[in-house]
Amino acid sequence: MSSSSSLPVAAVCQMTATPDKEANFSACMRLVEQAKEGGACMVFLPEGLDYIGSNREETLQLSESLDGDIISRYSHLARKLDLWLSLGGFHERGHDWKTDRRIYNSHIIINGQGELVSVYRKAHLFDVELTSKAVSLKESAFTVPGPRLVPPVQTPIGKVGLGVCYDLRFPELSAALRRHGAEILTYPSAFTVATGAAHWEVLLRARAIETQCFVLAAAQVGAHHAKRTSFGHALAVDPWGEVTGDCGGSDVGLTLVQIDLQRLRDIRRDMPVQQHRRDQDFYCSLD
Ligand SMILES: O=C(O)CNC(=O)[C@H](CS)NC(=O)CCC(=O)C(=O)O
Repeated sequence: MSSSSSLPVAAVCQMTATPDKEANFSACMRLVEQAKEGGACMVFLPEGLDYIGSNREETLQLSESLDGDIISRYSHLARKLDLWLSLGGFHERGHDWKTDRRIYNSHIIINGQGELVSVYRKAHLFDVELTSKAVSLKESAFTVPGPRLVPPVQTPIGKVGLGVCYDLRFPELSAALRRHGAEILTYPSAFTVATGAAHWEVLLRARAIETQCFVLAAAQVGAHHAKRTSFGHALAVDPWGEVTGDCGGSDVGLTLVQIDLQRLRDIRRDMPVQQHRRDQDFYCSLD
């Protein structure tokens, strides 16, 4: 008999947030309860789990601070179910949001006691205009870019490195998190349908292969409001680059994945990419 039954299980979720915060919270609560029933000890919810606003003003008005109602509800939920939560993209009000008219896109980790243990604010903002694909978003119009990376967090499934959505496209970030000890990389997302179809799986698998980390990417799926639809395919990838869970392109739901850190160590031992990496100066000096 294998020892797989004792491995920790993570739940990677997929949902369709709307501007209705209550409905979104209920949907997430159901997913978290379902994850608990499936044996998960950590649950990953996507970017925009609190809501996806239909315009800038609504997005600003619906935002909350970290000590507001929504985070407090998630903290109670985590404690009640003794589960860790990754809240992958919370619209966070800072002190001067009213004058600045910008908020943070924050990835929050809550532990099984309901304590907020880490906050990473999305560093790369999605200001992209793909006219031919009808994609036009300017995240910087209502979002302040985060100032720094945060150290990977020790959790029951391993050391979790934090990113958000578009950050996925910047391998410098995943390399830095790996250098700081990450075993699991997370990219909670709300990818557009066009860019998702073209790039999502390739990017997630590439980050997993390069860093030899598990990659867990919760996702938004379907229509949020009249102007916005997301690609879905919440994905789990192992450190060899294999897709081990996929929530598909249409339904709300979750995928349960076992996190086998011994497999990760074996992969890193057999192909020691990290030891072969040159120091950072090397990649800066061309002559
Ligand atoms: O705005 C909110 O409320 C939630 N945030 C988002 O949906 C963000 C910023 S607009 N979306 C992305 O980063 C998509 C990235 C993407 O699709 C790609 O890299 O191809």
